[in-house]
Amino acid sequence: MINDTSLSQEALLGALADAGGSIERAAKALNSRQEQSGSTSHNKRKRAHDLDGWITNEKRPGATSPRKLATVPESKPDGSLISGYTPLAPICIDSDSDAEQGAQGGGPLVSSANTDQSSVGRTKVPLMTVLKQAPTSTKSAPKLVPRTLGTPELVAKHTPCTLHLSILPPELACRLFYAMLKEAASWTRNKWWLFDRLVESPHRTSFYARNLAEESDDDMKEAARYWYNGRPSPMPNNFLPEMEEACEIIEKTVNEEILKRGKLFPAEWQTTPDHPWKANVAAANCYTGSKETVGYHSDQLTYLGPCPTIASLSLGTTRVFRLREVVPHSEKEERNAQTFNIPVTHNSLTIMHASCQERFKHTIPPQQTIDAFKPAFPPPTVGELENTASDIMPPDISRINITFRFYRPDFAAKTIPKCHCGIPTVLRPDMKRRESGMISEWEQTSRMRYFWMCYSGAQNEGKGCSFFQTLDMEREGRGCHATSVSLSGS
Ligand SMILES: O=C(O)CCC(=O)C(=O)O
Ligand SMILES: [Fe+2]
Repeated sequence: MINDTSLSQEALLGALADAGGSIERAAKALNSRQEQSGSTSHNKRKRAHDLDGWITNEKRPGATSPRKLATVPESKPDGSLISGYTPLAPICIDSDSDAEQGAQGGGPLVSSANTDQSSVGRTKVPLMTVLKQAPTSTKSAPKLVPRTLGTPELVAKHTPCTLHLSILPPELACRLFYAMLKEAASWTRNKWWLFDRLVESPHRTSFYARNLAEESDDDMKEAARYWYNGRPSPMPNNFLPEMEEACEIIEKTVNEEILKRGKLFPAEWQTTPDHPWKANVAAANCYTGSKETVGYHSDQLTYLGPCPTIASLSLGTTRVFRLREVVPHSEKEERNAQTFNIPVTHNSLTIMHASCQERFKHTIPPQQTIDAFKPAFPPPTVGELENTASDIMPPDISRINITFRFYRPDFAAKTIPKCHCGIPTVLRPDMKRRESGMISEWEQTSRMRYFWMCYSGAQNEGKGCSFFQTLDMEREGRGCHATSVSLSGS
């Protein structure tokens, strides 16, 4: 395995990208760079060993069997990550799309399609080790104390988000809360493979599509099947009437906020008053009590495309929505990541604007305590909230979250590359190696690289493949002005 972390993700991912995904070419380039750099023979031997470990089937120390089902804690209350944890959040929810995919130096061992057989016996590659989403920075510069952003002004000043309090009419907010709580009785806890363990998300979740029956083709249904970690899920539900009502109000605010931003990123969907942002899917989460959580992640970009805008509605008890920037490698010695805590109250909307998924990770951390939520309106009709639902998820200590999202027509399911495992790949930003220095944040994000990668490892007993391809918007015919894209899909 890679012992020398100075060579790890940044160099390896870069070399792999430069080598067009060929592991052998990347390895050769790294080795020869190392030789030219005149390092000591000790270091050379060590690097050679590290690299060798990277491209050979080395058993990870500490791997256990048999496979276990585990519910994992995702972050400590102070905001630091628990090392070794790999939360996968929805949609992206992923990453592992959402996810902080595991501890340093670990990952599913995967077959290498490009393996040069002269590299004797090098038939397996712990590729996810180096291609996993980069973990949040933890070292070097002094740690910063988490900062609470208690007002919309502070949120807008310090993060790529905006916070909108009392977004819905109070009666609708309560009605939607009760309707979703009732639904949540049938939501499930997602599961994925973390190395050799099957882990379970510590909250309930489900996926909804808007006007499902009206979709002219099956593309949205297909995309919706893979909304979570590249794992085929049951068919999504249609938006409830209450969700539709709320969504129409939320869309108005989202569009106003996007237009206020001014210059959009080149690869993001070019929203205009004539072609507004329109949610076509929603992921819903339910957290009961203070210990149900979602771990640090950024949302999976596969169907959202680069720099998405995501509108996240909070209903019920107040929880903390925590954001932390992923500091680029090139800056990690100068500064550490700042953690921001945003209390998200009942009926508040957090809009994660373009670049949030590329530059920050977010989490709902566990809390010591939570406030009891006292709804201003009772359930609409007697018996509306069936006993089972209120038993499992008491309304006073539950939080419902709905993230309204726009699946882009130019990232439709039929256009997503499939990996060697035959399942849709996941689109990941190169968060840690984004350019920095004298260029503006806008330029940093605009120059960001993205990769299509195998994601079956998280769902296929830890086995994935080495598929790796750089996103090339032009060559792949993506972008809202691409001729193949129908704007009516927006
Ligand atoms: O519950 C929340 O506010 C966050 C949910 C989330 O991150 C997601 O659905 O991707
Ligand atoms: Fe998320």
